[in-house]
Amino acid sequence: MPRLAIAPEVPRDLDALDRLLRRDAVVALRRFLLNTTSAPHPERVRNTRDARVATLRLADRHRGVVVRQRDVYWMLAVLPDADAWSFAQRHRFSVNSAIGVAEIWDADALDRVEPALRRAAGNSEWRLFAHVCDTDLLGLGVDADLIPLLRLITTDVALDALEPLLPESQYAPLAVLGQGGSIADAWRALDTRVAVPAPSVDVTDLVSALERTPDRAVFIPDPGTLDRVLGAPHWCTFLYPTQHRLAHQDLYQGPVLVTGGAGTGKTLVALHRAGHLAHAGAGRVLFLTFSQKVADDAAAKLDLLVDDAEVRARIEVGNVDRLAHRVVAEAEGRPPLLAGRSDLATLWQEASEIAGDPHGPAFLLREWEQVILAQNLCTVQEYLVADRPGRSVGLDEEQRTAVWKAIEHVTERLRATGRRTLLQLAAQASTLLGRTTGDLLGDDGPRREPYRHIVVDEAQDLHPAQWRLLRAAVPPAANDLFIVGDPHQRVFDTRVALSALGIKVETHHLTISHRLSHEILAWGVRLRGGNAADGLVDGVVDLVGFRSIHPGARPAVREYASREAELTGLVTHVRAWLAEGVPAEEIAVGARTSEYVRGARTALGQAGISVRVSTLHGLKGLEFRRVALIGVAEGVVPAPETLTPADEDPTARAHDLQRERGLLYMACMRAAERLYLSYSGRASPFLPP
Ligand SMILES: Nc1ncnc2c1ncn2[C@@H]1O[C@H](COP(=O)(O)OP(=O)(O)OP(=O)(O)O)[C@@H](O)[C@H]1O
Repeated sequence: MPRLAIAPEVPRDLDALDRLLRRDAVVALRRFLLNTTSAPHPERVRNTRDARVATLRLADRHRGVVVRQRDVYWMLAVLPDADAWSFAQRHRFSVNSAIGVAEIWDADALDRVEPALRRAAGNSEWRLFAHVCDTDLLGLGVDADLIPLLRLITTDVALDALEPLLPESQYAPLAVLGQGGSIADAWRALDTRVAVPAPSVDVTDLVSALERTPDRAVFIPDPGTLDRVLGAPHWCTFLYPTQHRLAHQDLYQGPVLVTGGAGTGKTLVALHRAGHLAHAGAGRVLFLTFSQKVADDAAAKLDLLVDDAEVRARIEVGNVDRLAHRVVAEAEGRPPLLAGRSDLATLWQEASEIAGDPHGPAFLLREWEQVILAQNLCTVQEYLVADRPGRSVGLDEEQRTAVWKAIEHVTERLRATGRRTLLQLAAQASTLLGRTTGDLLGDDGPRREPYRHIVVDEAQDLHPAQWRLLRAAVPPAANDLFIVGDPHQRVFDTRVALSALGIKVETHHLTISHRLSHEILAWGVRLRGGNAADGLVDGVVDLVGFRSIHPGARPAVREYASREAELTGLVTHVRAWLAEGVPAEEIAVGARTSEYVRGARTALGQAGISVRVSTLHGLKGLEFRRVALIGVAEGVVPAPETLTPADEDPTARAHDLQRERGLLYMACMRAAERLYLSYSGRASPFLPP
């Protein structure tokens, strides 16, 4: 029985065919898998560079190009006859001797480039790789046939020009060496191409290499899998090597944290991890994300990713507030009541009157959330001796006692009315679980931790009380917590290192954005200021190495004379996008204030345009082809009412500004293809010049 593996181009090639041709090609592939008498058979192609290459006739004047080893056929493309033959003749295939992945070479193009490199080198004595000997190059898996060509290269520009012609596992270490990096640096770059580590490499064994190259080959055991792979989006089947390795590693000894910039695939890795754990079947998996909207999105993606209903049923998707709510409701036998926004505002106002100057409502709320709830301080004695990280205004004993009393007023009033805030609920839920939990994995009877694995997306915004809840909801054991997040996109005031909460993580980092174009990414990094960000990790995460691999249009920033003109400009832009054929659900409009949001909704509604319009916060965790942000003006972004006065607490103000900047950055980073920003009056001080 032949075995089929397909490259990511095959579903795309099939989708590009007309309907009947595609249908015939898929039928032929099914026959091939089932080895029926009418199945297409491999036909040799004359003058190939690789004797293993053949074609399969799949439909009228269309063929699949395959590389055959033993019973395995690796299909690379489905093309019209002439193109398929030419593809078969141009390419050769190898196994990387260092990391054992399969490589595809456009050998024809490399042959053609050689004279140009020779000419460019001219009489120059200088060679880019003069400092690296052949043995080191071979040790890094560089193909022996490539080395003579490399010896002609004089500049990194010439090396860059070769990039599209080289397998990534070849180019990655060479790019590092070309920039003067060490052999160790080159190894690190090569390591990003490893999805499945190879204990030893047999360069003649292409089949094993394909099993280690999941971004280039997926094995199709039966027609059912064929239909699923052909119908699913690319990310369901073909993770990039680092993404694959992180998601599919069988055993992590304890919690894992994956950080990475916007669009590096953290959510996809987290989804695949949840699927992997559910397949392993050791117990229930909770996939947690930020809001219900994002959770619904994640649930829909999991439905696509995990086709076995029994396995899918092991994964619950939700957000941390819902979890807290449920735990408390179960314990108390009825749903807890939540404190309303305006009640809270009144209570904090009353509290500030009790505390007296200079401790206004915002100061007290911060003190409660960031010091008292963050450290789970339950008595004034604990508070009197507690550290107050991130709070630059010192409080002596007398002031702390007054602040405690004022805050107690709020908590007492809430208690008296039977109401709680979401953070209180999280704190209470973790206490409830903590009381009843033990070792789920032990033999001594069932325990109360509701889950065996928790996967957390958008982790940068979780509060310590919520982390404590998560820690209590899963037993400390291998594969317990898998956490992904980006501290640069934090939009709330939670800057806690996981280690400070007793969650010791093994950390990994993703650097390549698959969503953003070069232009949007580079502009966004300038907006963010390129500074390192704290939170989640010990120390800081920086943006070094954060890069995109596809070009696009520069973000457009437009100034208008008035708000009305700005809204007219918005309508014109969105209408033009729709006219270009961008589906309405791929367009989002965002603004910092609900007033701007209402204005945009009305203006677009009157123009008969229905696209998503939300606050900047509402865009968190989502992705769109086109994003328009309006009201990016001074006095609006940053929102003045959210900033602590500098004379009250300069550190808190700096944090507020950073949070507001992070919010605008996060919103900009939702745009895969086009980003448009507008303002009237003066531009937001965050916009790069
Ligand atoms: N393996 C992949 N195959 C196809 N597309 C991918 C892959 N990895 C990432 N992408 C693209 O990049 C986008 C971003 O992925 P994802 O949402 O997982 O990133 P993220 O790191 O969670 O982003 P953010 O932090 O900005 O929310 C995906 O929607 C997809 O378009």
